[in-house]
Amino acid sequence: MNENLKKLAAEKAVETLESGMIVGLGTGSTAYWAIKRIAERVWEGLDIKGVPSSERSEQFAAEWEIPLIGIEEIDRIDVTIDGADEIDPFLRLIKGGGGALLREKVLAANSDKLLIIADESKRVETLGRFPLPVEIVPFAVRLTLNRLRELGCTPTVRLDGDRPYWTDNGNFIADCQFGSIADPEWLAVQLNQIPGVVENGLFVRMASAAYIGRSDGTVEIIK
Ligand SMILES: O=C(CO)[C@H](O)[C@H](O)COP(=O)(O)O
Repeated sequence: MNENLKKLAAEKAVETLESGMIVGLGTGSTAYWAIKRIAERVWEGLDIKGVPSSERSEQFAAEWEIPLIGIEEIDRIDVTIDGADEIDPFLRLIKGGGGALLREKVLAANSDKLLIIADESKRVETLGRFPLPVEIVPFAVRLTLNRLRELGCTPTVRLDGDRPYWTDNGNFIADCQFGSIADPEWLAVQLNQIPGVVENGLFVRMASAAYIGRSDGTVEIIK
């Protein structure tokens, strides 16, 4: 059911792509549908170059023969299409459930447009029910978690089986349960001031639009 809604949203966002664009490829089960649709449009003649936000997305894109360009070869991305874990009414986001938040944020910050794709379950009034992913260096994890706790959350190091989950950048993820985040802008700044934190999953003032797949079969576009 939700897969259909994700697919609907993803395909609607992919309609906006035009030949000549450099396109950021997001990560996750919704971004998967976008990458698949981009591949179909490439087969139909769309001339774009993709920049993947994770090794996983790079594998899909390469397998489906989307032309890729290296991050060091570009100065700007035209559009990035990516999923989200939570979307509030001001288009502020929690991202990183798939562990790719650092590369996703680099892409988002260097994109003229960030189009978010999601099913309607991702919409919230207030961010924070989803544990906020924070990428941290593997050195001094205990001390970094202590600093995170001082900001009012319960942090847990994400596991992959019985070992810590490693990001594509060789770091760990602390999933930080805040409950409710009253001021995402303020929190994003505080988190990144902690030595040991590489980046946090709050995306504020980044999304240009959210494409929301709804159970009535429509896609709502929030700008
Ligand atoms: O931020 C992400 C990966 O780091 C994803 O976009 C986010 O977790 C949403 O994933 P999905 O579309 O599978 O629900």
